[in-house]
Amino acid sequence: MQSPFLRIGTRGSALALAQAHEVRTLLARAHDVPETAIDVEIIKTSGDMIQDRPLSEAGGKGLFTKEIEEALISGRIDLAVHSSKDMPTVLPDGLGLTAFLAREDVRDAFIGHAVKNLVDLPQGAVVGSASLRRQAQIRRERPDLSTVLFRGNVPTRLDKVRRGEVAGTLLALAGLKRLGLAAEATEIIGTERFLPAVGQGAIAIETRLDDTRTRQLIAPLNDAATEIALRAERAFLRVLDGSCRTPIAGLALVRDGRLGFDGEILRPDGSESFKASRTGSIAEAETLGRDAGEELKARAPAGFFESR
Ligand SMILES: NCc1[nH]cc(CCC(=O)O)c1CC(=O)O
Repeated sequence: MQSPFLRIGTRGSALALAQAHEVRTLLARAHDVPETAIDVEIIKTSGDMIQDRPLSEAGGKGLFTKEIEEALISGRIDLAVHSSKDMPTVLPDGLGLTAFLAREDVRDAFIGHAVKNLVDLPQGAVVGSASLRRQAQIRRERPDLSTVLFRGNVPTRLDKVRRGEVAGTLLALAGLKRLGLAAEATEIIGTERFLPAVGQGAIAIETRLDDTRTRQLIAPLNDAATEIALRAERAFLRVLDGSCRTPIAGLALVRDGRLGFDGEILRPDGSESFKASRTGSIAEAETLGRDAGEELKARAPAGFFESR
């Protein structure tokens, strides 16, 4: 056996580590090697260091992946484990998302300080969120609420709610589950109310495209339905990506061999939103997502993608 058998690169947050360790466990099991034969290397990214402003202003999604992708390209690691949600739609030359683990729950959860449900918050209450999408969806439902920028990792955000620094926050249920913190959720919000971010709940494995050995070792971890859904969602996002200040949501579901996709764009203050839906065969996944994106681009009023 090659030593180490594989080298995984990951960010160092509790959530990122939980995901990397899950991948390590699955790989060890699939290939009957001890977990200790698979290295987990923590790589600090620019996104981890910028805490004082929204990432959309600091340069967007790539901030969580740049240094990890450099380690992949240089050959220091064999695979990178990411939250699909944090992945840019265009990857550096020579890299690709080789596998997606079976998706966790895609829904958002509300974590309230004094009330359990978003609708029960008092008039004018302050909700913390770092996500433009969630801020817009919150304000669509409750225009009276205000939202504040909320960065930091999941446990830090939960602490802020516990101390009452904000009346509540929204987090991905998937992340809470992976951290063993699902019991912190006081309300689970249906996707018809809060359509999730593209990729939410799905762990992606990135490799060098020419690294046949690693790609073959990773292959058994891939979940076909998740991969197809992600293909549609990422094609949708790619069409709209130029506008990184626009709140965007998208979710594809595979059922009985067919794919259903919903995509949504919102004004940051939630005052206006547009939704597009498609259903079709799984072979058309990318086309369905791209089509929905083109439809929204065409339907959005002039200036929509520049509104703040
Ligand atoms: N942007 C941070 C991030 N990236 C992935 C998740 C959650 C896990 C997932 O969606 O897979 C989170 C935290 C959150 O949104 O609550």
